[in-house]
Amino acid sequence: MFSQVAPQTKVRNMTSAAETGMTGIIAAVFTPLTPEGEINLPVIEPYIDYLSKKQNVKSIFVNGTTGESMSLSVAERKALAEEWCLKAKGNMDQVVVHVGCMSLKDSQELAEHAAQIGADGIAVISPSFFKPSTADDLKEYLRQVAIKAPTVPFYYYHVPSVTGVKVPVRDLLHDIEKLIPSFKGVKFSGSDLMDFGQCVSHSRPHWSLVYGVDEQLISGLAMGATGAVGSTYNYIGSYMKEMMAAYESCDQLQARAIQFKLQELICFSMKIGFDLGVNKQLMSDVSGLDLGPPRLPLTRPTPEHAKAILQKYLSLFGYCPFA
Ligand SMILES: CC(=O)N[C@@H]([C@@H](O)[C@H](O)[C@H](O)CO)[C@@H](O)CC(=O)C(=O)O
Repeated sequence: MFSQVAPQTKVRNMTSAAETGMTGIIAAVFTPLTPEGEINLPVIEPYIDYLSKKQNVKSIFVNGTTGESMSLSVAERKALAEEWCLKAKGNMDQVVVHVGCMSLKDSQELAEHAAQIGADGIAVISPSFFKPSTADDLKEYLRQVAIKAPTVPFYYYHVPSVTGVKVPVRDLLHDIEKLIPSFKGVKFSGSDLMDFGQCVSHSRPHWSLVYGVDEQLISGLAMGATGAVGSTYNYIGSYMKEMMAAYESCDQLQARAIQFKLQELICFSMKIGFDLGVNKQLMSDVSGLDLGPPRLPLTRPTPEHAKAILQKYLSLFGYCPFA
């Protein structure tokens, strides 16, 4: 079935695979909002400064799930993408802009716009109100978005827990470069490690296969991830960089120790309630940046709830100058 795509025989190396693509630790950034719920562009410059200087994170994924893209208008997404790209210049290695929408037309408009503003890549999620039922339908949708930005590296963004789209990603990869010449990989935010492994196994050396379930990144690395994109790298990016370095140097014990700490934070948070509002508040509390509330229908956690999670974070990851 995959006659044109030779399975990878060599172990993929996180630092050399797809050198100009998505590698290493990439923060899926939150969207700063004012207390009134409007996008808050002036926070973006200090946000980039924080990621780069305090978290040692040099790549960002903009307007994704963490960035509340589906709750934003096309005009807001354009303004945000522009500001992130502008302020990241010289400070970040890669800015990948998510342009997926429920409507093909909106996705195309955002893809065109991302190309105009110099994004390093675009990613597209599957529409999820009306869902594609076959890999071919999804591929055709992706193709029609990608052709609007033909020179920009294109990534499929798989997040089945949110979209409910269960098309195996491996099926999507078959002959994909014939349809989408700009195709450069997958942002895989699912927990089906067999599907992820099969994507890696049938990928090309110049593709990026980034894993997006932060609490089990180590398993994604074992399958051959070239990097990781996630929300928690906003506030534990430097630790997860250490984790990846430990993994690369075959120090499994150290890599696992760091992974387990993140699992503990997520487990604790899930028990008392963990959603985008809680996650965003934790980032505000850890970084000292005022990211504001999430957009309705999501809401802020209560102060007690936020404090309990911050305290758990501090007990696991230590000193935080703003707590
Ligand atoms: C479903 C979801 O939001 N997954 C997050 C994870 O980073 C997730 O927040 C983390 O693993 C904690 O569960 C990312 O994969 C999403 C992401 O990269 C994005 O914001 O686009």
